[in-house]
Amino acid sequence: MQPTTDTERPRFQVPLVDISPYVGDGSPAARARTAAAVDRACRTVGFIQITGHGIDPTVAEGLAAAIDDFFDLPLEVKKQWIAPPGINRGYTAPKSEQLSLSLGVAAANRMNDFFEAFNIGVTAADHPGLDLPAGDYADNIWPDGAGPFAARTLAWFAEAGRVARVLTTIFADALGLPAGWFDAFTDHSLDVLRMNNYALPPGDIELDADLTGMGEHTDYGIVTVLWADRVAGLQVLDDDGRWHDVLPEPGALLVNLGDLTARWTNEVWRSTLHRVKPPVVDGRIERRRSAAYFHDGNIDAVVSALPGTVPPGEEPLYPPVTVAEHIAGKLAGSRQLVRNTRAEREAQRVITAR
Ligand SMILES: O=C(O)CCC(=O)C(=O)O
Ligand SMILES: [Fe+2]
Repeated sequence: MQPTTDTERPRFQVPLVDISPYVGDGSPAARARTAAAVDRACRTVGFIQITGHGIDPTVAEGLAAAIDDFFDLPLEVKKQWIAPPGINRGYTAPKSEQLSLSLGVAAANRMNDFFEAFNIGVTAADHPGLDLPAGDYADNIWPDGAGPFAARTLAWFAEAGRVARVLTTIFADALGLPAGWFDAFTDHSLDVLRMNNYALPPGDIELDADLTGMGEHTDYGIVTVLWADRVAGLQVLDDDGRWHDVLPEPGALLVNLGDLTARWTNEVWRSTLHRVKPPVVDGRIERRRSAAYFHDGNIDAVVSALPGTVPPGEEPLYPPVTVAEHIAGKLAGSRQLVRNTRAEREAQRVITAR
């Protein structure tokens, strides 16, 4: 048999799925079509582009303006909003994190990632009736008090969170689970919005260096809703170990599954490896912005393989894990540069792709 050449391979594509039947009151047939399309995408690519999400374009424009206003500030000013170690909030300066350490593999170029970021999240005060750990559900850090940055990012946070919940409603149908199955795992979900800015001034670039905007990783939680500029950089790994550029269609949001969903489905659905490698043209990096809404589940939820996902006679690929343990190991890796030793399966995929 002849080896397959690149031209014979089906082109790598992130499927486009219209989720409007679940955002509005779609017919059972329309919902079933959406659920089937989501199931196909989750089994094969682990990334989806969604349309029909119902987010008003002005909310996305507000998010983009907030990102621009904040990251335009001088580095020394932004640094005052760095959170204490272990608190997943506030500012991250360029070259202070390594995402590949979240799955236990040091960056191939031995350099930290050059993205800068700002995180906000669900706080303990959002759930006054529950005694949630103050460190995980930490207060937000607002650079301008209750000013436009807070208003705009919180508006996006609410909408992205709504979309994440629509997605878990679809997931329950697509996986043949009872309606509302995810609710018990997500009613005080540990959600974080991470706004990323990829921009190094020309003087800061070593042209021949192997520059990494954000190292290869899988996302940690249930599902991520990603707003991104239509600028190259985001790359997704396929089954043959090749990286593919992914740009969202105009108006579409990217969605990708995290590790907890891969664990629940015993990898029937994928938590796909991705990274950000912006092209360097004439010594310049084209600026790229993104905002990832991580829907990570209740801190005290226990995640183990769903019935029917483990073939008879086989063991589940992963032991049960609490959201707390899983997320703590990942964040210690990426943010505190402590290699995560509990992600062997993911680490192996990274090493194979190198
Ligand atoms: O910038 C991007 O498009 C991806 C960001 C990402 O993967 C993340 O924040 O986990
Ligand atoms: Fe990611």
